[in-house]
Amino acid sequence: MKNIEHIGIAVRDLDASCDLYEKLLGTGCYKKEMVESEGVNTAFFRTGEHKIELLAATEESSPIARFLEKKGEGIHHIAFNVDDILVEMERLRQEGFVLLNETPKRGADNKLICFVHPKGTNGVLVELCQDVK
Ligand SMILES: CC[C@@H](C(=O)O)C(=O)SCCNC(=O)CCNC(=O)[C@H](O)C(C)(C)COP(=O)(O)OP(=O)(O)OC[C@H]1O[C@@H](n2cnc3c(N)ncnc32)[C@H](O)[C@@H]1OP(=O)(O)O
Ligand SMILES: [Co+2]
Repeated sequence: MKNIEHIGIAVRDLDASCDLYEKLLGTGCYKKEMVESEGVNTAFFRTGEHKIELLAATEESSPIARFLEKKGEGIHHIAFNVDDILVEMERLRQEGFVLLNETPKRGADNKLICFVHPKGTNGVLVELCQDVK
């Protein structure tokens, strides 16, 4: 695994949180994208070499809706860049981690992604990200 790609933050109201993070970070959101497969609307900010991903649920069955219901707003996941997601997924499987998808899926901002179950990572949901070429 390489550097942190983004930190995902679960929010209830994407527009209100975009205004808030614009003021907080002193920079505007550079991209908004809906990812239907995850049931989320996202907004991205650059902070130095990293990104902040705000996530709001688009439907009740979205993982973000469930998270907001149980834990409220806050840090939802940490995403790491990887060179080869298939190699990294196999390495993690061999190490005994539980992957939440068998094959990489399409994420936001031109990435292939895979999630690692938080029960095996000290309660932190981890996302792997590979650039789509
Ligand atoms: C925009 C696309 C993409 C990108 O390109 O960046 C994204 O970031 S999408 C982000 C949203 N998608 C996902 O989160 C997909 C992966 N998540 C899941 O598969 C599920 O959310 C889950 C982690 C398996 C949990 O689902 P489920 O078991 O159905 O939910 P529960 O509410 O019952 O929770 C069980 C258990 O897990 C704890 N939990 C849930 N979410 C998190 C979390 N984000 N971080 C830490 N812990 C989490 C939850 O609290 C429950 O714990 P216990 O109550 O102790 O059992
Ligand atoms: Co993410």
